[in-house]
Amino acid sequence: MTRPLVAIRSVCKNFGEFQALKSVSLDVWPGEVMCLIGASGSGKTTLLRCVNQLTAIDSGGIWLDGDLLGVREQGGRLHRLSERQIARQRLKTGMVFQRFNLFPHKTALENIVEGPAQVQGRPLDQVRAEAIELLRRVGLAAKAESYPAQLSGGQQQRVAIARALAMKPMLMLFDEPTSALDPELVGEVLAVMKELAQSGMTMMVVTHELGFAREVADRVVYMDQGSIVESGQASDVLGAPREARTRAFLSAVI
Ligand SMILES: Nc1ncnc2c1ncn2[C@@H]1O[C@H](COP(=O)(O)OP(=O)(O)OP(=O)(O)O)[C@@H](O)[C@H]1O
Repeated sequence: MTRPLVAIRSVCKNFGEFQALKSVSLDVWPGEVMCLIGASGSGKTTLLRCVNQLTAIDSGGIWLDGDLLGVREQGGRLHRLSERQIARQRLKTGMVFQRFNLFPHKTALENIVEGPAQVQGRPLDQVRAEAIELLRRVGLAAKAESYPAQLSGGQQQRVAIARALAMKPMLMLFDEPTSALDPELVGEVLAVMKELAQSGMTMMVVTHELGFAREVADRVVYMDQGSIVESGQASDVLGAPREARTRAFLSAVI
């Protein structure tokens, strides 16, 4: 039997007195596309950041591809990976943020080549060829030599997706990748994400784009106040939610 690619068990995260995650448990299966929805402040971003260890959990456990990322041991001592181990684990995930954060002084191609060449130390001619193919895949073959300032927000976000894919991650994390875009540019980014989903990539997507969730997600997870309230097929959670809190959220946003 296959095992989950990501196993999240009873994860808690506090910021001071504030409980951002309250014993969250979740499995993400290989090839699964999971959309996380919920009001602002419900903990969606924090959960993604815990999965790629930008944020350290306070208790519970997260396993990525069977490897433990962090867990509260019996005696109450938190097992932590070394910085080196964290860096190695983080290479298994690609993350795309709301803001594209491209290197402004590098071309689209150079932005994509940077990670595989500098961090992974792979041969330049090989990573350049892969980067050109990735630019083609995100519809930007003609923009290889353009600088971020010469690209629209949607194009920059597509470069950011290609840049994350260049590291050959086994899991892609998207944190509201279209929310900083002008409305007319949202569709082109969602189309790239949809193609990626159909290619079999495992994805966790924090999004307010319920149409995307309905069409692409294998599972929709609704979070509220640091907890998972409801999780299931998109048609169930979005179409016929069981929980009153989910219904209230959906009726407010649709
Ligand atoms: N570094 C931090 N320090 C203090 N509080 C934080 C920190 N990061 C997040 N929080 C708080 O934790 C709560 C959950 O934040 P989180 O960003 O995970 O929510 P979210 O569901 O992703 O919301 P949004 O849709 O607005 O991004 C929020 O109330 C936020 O203010």
